[in-house]
Amino acid sequence: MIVLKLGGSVITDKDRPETLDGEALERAADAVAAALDGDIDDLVVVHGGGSFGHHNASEHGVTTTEGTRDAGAALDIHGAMTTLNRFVLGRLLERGVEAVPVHPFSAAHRDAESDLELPTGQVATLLAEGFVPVLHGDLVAHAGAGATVVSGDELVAALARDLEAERIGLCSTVPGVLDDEDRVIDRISDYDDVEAVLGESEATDVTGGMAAKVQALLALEAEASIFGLEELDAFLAGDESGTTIDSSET
Ligand SMILES: Nc1ncnc2c1ncn2[C@@H]1O[C@H](COP(=O)(O)OP(=O)(O)OP(=O)(O)O)[C@@H](O)[C@H]1O
Ligand SMILES: C=C(C)CCOP(=O)(O)O
Repeated sequence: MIVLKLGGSVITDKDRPETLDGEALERAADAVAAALDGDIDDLVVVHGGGSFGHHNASEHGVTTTEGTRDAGAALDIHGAMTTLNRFVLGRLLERGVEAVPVHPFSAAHRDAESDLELPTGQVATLLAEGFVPVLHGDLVAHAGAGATVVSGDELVAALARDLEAERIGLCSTVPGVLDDEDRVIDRISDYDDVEAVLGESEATDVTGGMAAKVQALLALEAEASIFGLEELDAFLAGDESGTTIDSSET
């Protein structure tokens, strides 16, 4: 089973509110459809927000830790994400992919310790029945805080852990994690080794950019890869792509 995140920064124009990067989304959908026509059977897709969730969340002052109890704000943020989800589903369906939505706001929550609880029974059943579940960064109920943002990266980690994913890929707008001379770092096994070069996203982003991504992936037992759109086909074909995050080496 593969868990693939399509970064919001890839499939949208992150600098212009609620604007798709249509070409990039089509290219990603082509790669997913081709992989499913080939050797891959079980694929869970997660997508991020890019210009569809981060702007709304930022306007309402909502992050992964700062919540809201305003239903209007919640619907604004969740609505932006479901709008993007419809676009992603549409592009996949056009290519014959049996893609269906799973909206985390209706399924997941954070407990009083802020730990994410994501039920995965419906995802596992959808996979077994031949569907491609498509989740997305969203809002989730958060005990003691109202509703907070859950990033696609957190969802990837939770899904990979629960469903024992064999491969985990994060397709982002960069070709991998870059060092201080903008070269792709091949392998990361210790956060301290790379902390100095990890930053926030350059665009409006309420979920922590590359630093949060690397942290979420290092917490997993399985290896994960961060790579650019050019390498999506190669990743889906089983090649090592971009930066490999592997905590088992420590
Ligand atoms: N060392 C680094 N290497 C690569 N990118 C970095 C680094 N430090 C910070 N970044 C930033 O992280 C961004 C990628 O994180 P971002 O959260 O925007 O990606 P995404 O997951 O594709 O998008 P989204 O969060 O909208 O789903 C890059 O575009 C870059 O601006
Ligand atoms: C901003 C919202 C609602 C979701 C963010 O998900 P991400 O782009 O994966 O960090």
